[in-house]
Amino acid sequence: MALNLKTLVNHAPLSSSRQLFHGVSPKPTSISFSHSSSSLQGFGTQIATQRKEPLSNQQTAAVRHLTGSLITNEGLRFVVVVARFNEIVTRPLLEGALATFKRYSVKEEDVDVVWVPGSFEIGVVADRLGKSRKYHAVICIGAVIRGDTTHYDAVANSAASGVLSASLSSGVPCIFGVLTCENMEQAMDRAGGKSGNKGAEAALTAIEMASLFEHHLK
Ligand SMILES: Nc1c(NC[C@H](O)[C@H](O)[C@H](O)CO)[nH]c(=O)[nH]c1=O
Ligand SMILES: CC(=O)[C@@H](O)COP(=O)(O)O
Repeated sequence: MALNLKTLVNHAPLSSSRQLFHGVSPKPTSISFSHSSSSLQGFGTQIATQRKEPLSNQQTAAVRHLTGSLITNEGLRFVVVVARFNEIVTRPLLEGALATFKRYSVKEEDVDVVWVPGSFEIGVVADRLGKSRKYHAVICIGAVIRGDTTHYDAVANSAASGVLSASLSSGVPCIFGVLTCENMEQAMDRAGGKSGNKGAEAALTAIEMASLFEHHLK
């Protein structure tokens, strides 16, 4: 089975060390991949390429690799939606996120915080904030901790689907920083304890995604 994959091929001769290529081929080159079913899992596909456009001998084909930057975040704006439920957990998560923004030179005036009652309410607020076009990424912070009933499953699943839906609906990256834990110990471990701070991790993801969208996907 041959897969047809359209990709932009950079024709400028580039040093092999560079991962980011500026400028793109004026003409996308169609590359056909052929692979055996046994190689579906890995990247070890046998690739046979038929290029539609012959490359001049001064040009070098190179696949572009696009990634967001953690340091070129000038002017990027962020909003944190944080649930008040289990605030003993969500507040250190929020503090971890804010500390990360500061560490990566995101200005305080470029970060807003919106409090909601619980994780179930995060999705609708994230969607509204994304659609406001005021922010380059929305960080969603909550802590859903299992109790005696199945309510946990409803809240946890709703929070996750709500954040994903907000991303897809608004087109603005909404980062899932909602803990879903069996008990309080697990939650505290992830809010600055032995397992790190998931709020800080969510902020890093937000910076990278905001940069990727702003600098490469517009
Ligand atoms: N049990 C947890 C909740 N429950 C509240 C819901 O999020 C929601 O606010 C309520 O159902 C009204 O719509 N929220 C959490 O964030 N964490 C929990 O453990
Ligand atoms: C995640 C929840 O909603 C949970 O904390 C509620 O506790 P319970 O299931 O005992 O009502």
